[in-house]
Amino acid sequence: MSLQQLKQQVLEANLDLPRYDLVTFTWGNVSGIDRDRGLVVIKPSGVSYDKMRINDLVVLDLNGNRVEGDLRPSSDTPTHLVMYRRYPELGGVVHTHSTHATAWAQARRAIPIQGTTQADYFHGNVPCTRLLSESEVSEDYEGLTGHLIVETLHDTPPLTMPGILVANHGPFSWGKDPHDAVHNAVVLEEVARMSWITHQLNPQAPALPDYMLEKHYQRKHGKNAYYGQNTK
Ligand SMILES: O=C(CO)[C@@H](O)[C@@H](O)COP(=O)(O)O
Repeated sequence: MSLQQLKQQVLEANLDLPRYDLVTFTWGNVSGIDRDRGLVVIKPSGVSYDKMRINDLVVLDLNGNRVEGDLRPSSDTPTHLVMYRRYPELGGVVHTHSTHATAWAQARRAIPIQGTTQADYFHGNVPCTRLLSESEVSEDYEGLTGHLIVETLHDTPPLTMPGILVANHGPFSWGKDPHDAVHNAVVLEEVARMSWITHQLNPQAPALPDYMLEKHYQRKHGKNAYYGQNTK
């Protein structure tokens, strides 16, 4: 894929954020990576989606050096870069402040695995990070947010848990490319909303048993997956 094609993908993926009602104003960002060239394409900071054009996107190397683009990159760029450096299997990263996922993040609660909708995408509870300390925030807030995500995922393969809640901040999601990452952000918001309603109906609602989690997760993502046509 050419860099221009990746830019087009990243633009479309950013424009999908308001389309799927995941953002208010400019409160979200999508990036994508060209692994062969070692280049990341990300949205510019604070530019409204309806005015965003392909040439507004910023291209950086994995150390954050700007390679193309005149605008300042998303303020969350260092978080995206930590994710790409740590996990070679990622092709796209998304951050939003979507309402229900952010509410769980503000409650500092993992989204419990209670239904098959979540099990189709997330191999268990969607974790919530700890809160960064005052010194961490003053040192390198966005970079350390990335390390916090890595710390919280621990040894979980990221594509088996394609999203997380950053405490008191909001959700980050990822995927094999920018569109896949947005797809996972939409699902994360939806399961956050479902879990919130479930909790209203029954605060003691039980967890989905392991055999159901495995059945649903593996039939979509396992070695012998048979759901759909092998596309999301
Ligand atoms: O949380 C924040 C700002 O506090 C950001 O994630 C959000 O506003 C998006 O910022 P960018 O426009 O990507 O710089």
